[in-house]
Amino acid sequence: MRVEDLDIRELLEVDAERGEVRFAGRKVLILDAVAMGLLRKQLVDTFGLSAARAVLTRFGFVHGWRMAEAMHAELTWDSEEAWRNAGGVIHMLQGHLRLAPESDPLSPRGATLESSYEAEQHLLHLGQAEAPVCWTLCGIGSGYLSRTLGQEVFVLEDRCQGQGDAACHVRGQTRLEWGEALGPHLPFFQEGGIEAVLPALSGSLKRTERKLREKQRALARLARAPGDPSGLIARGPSMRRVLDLARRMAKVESTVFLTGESGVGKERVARLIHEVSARAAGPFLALNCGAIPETLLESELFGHVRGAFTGAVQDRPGLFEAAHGGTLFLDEVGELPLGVQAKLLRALQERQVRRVGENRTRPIEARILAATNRELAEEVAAGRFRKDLYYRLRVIELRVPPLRERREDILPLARELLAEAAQRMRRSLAGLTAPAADQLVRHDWPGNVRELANAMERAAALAQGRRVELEDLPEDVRQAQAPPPASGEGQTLEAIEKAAILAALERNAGHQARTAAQLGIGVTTLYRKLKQYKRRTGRP
Ligand SMILES: Nc1ncnc2c1ncn2[C@@H]1O[C@H](COP(=O)(O)OP(=O)(O)OP(=O)(O)O)[C@@H](O)[C@H]1O
Repeated sequence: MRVEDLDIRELLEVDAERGEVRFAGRKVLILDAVAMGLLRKQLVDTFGLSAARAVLTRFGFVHGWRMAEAMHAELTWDSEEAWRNAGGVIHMLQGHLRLAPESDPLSPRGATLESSYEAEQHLLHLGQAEAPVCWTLCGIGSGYLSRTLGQEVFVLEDRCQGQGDAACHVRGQTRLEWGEALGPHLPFFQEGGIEAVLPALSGSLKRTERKLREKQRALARLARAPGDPSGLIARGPSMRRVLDLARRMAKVESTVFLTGESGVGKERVARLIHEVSARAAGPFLALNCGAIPETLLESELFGHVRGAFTGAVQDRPGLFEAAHGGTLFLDEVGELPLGVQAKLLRALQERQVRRVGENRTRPIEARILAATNRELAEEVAAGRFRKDLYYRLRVIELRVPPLRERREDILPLARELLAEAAQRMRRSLAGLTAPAADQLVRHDWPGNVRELANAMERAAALAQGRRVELEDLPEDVRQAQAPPPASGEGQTLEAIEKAAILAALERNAGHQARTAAQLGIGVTTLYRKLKQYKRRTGRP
């Protein structure tokens, strides 16, 4: 048999009685081209372009391979070459494509496809693509040629009607012949390619998208306001020190414990540590320990095996495992119930976890960062937090100061947050009026940067002119009184220190540990100083 002798009427059998159609002796289906195009669209919409490409390439490969076998079993060929060349013709006969004369994918000139059902359907359902889309056809060609040549052949497309080219063009070569150019395409062909491609691609896509968003924000910030390259605003020395320490901590692998009031930016600092660390390419996973019901917490952190509890229908890794190669950020760690605290301590000490319902342990390859906005020392004293875990966590502690302790950051942050809010609302605002700016600095911001962000969002919505006025600020911000002067003319240094300590003590409702931490001095120093004042005046 020669290729020219192929006749579709001899290859195609329709057995109306049995409701069967056969092509070269194999049972086949005749499917509507538009319905196939819709299937493709569903795949793309549900799983994304990469996963759809992997599915369709493998599907095509199997089809091409089986067709080559059928052609070999059914017909006697003059030569191996004739059997091989028949591939293009039968796929033309099946309606997949129209090959230009003299086209041979294995030749250096490759094969030109004057029409491709696949490119046509892609254009119809998904519009013009940015890269070649004849995924099934490449799979078919690769399957057919691999079977006939007895070695792996990869057909790749470099021009495609689906991306606006006049014709599609493909070439088939072995792995060795393609060399490095095959690398990006290989996962779409490989066995298990879908499973391999899906998690890897969607994971890295998510990471890239997040990084891109953050970079865009950081760039916008840099263009507008003097800040840190991380996009975190740190005008004053205390926050600059925090960022400097965070960068240094990024270089080591130890657990870092971030403390500070709610909304001060602990999670942002944790992200910074991850992003400047050697783990930056890995995932950053965050869990708010206070937001997950106790029953689910253990499985969320450590994973579970099928049947471990009702609803555990399949094995599932926990966040410790999922953060492999990256960072796991445990926010509100003070909210963890005691039972989970014990397991967390074991995980941190032994660097391994045990999934719920499983006996064997698995190593942890994630860096752990934890945060709390509670006074954990008090929780320990009250027996609600394990002392050993507390000590284990606070080996490296980083305290993010509240906004009222770094008033220099208030205005740069406010301007930035206002600009972001205005951009979201598509409003053009030039900034703050002087009275509004003064009032922002007066307020104590108990909700910290988050509260400031909300106030700026509200102001961006309310502002009638180009600048935010005093009346655009929330009531409690407008009511704020000027803070007591930190220094007074003619006062001694000791008097200024005393005033600052007593003011801080009052702000913290007499809580000495918190006051000492805020002032950056030890609790013993604070006791000593308070005792001195008492001795001298008879009252604190
Ligand atoms: N220095 C900063 N520069 C710019 N934005 C900041 C800064 N600090 C915090 N933010 C913003 O303030 C908000 C609160 O920050 P974040 O969630 O990191 O605080 P947190 O201390 O982790 O809060 P919580 O304890 O409630 O979890 C976020 O929107 C964050 O982007």
